[in-house]
Amino acid sequence: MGVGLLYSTTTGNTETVAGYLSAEIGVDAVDIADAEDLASFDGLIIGAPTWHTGADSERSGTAWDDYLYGDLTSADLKGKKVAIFGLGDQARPTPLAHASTHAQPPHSRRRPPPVQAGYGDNFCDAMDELKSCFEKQGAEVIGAWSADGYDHTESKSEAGGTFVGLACDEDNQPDQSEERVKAWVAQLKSEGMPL
Ligand SMILES: Cc1cc2nc3c(=O)[nH]c(=O)nc-3n(C[C@H](O)[C@H](O)[C@H](O)COP(=O)(O)O)c2cc1C
Repeated sequence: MGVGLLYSTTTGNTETVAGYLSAEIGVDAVDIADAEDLASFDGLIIGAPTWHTGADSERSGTAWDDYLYGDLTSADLKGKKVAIFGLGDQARPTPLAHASTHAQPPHSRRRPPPVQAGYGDNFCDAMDELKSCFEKQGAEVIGAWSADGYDHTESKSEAGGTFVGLACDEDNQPDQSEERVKAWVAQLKSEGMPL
């Protein structure tokens, strides 16, 4: 069956990167909600965004959440090579700009300034959840990717300066995704993904 390219998305960014991968490897990208038996593929490339900030499980906030704890648990993926890509937003939380323009009460009564959303403490956390769920089914996860060139603070998907897969950030580094995909695909070939 060749390699399966599977993803999920809420606002389209993971689909964009799946599109870069599809063009590079000549395989159609399929939404995990429409996917058939994963065990029939010779290898898998799977991608997810992170939406449930700080969550231990169901971090993606997409159809992956049901799939990981449903259909996947009965799939035999022993020895199958699986590579993971993730979409996230590495921006650090920043105090809202207007907070400092208001008159401040005496220091002892000041509240911390309101903080604008930023996900740099949980950058691409869903990749790590995909890894552990697929490994439970016997898969061999390949495609670890250096965290050089990113500006996040923390990620459950990173250890010792290396992500478990390809991290992409269409919010802050959209012009880097295509080049990252090309380099990652070359790496996957060298690590034995049957492409
Ligand atoms: C409410 C909300 C929560 C988010 N939580 C995280 C997060 O915890 N970690 C992260 O890296 N990105 C987080 N993001 C950013 C998205 O993951 C990012 O925009 C991603 O590209 C979305 O992919 P999609 O368009 O495929 O759904 C969050 C975005 C929103 C709006």
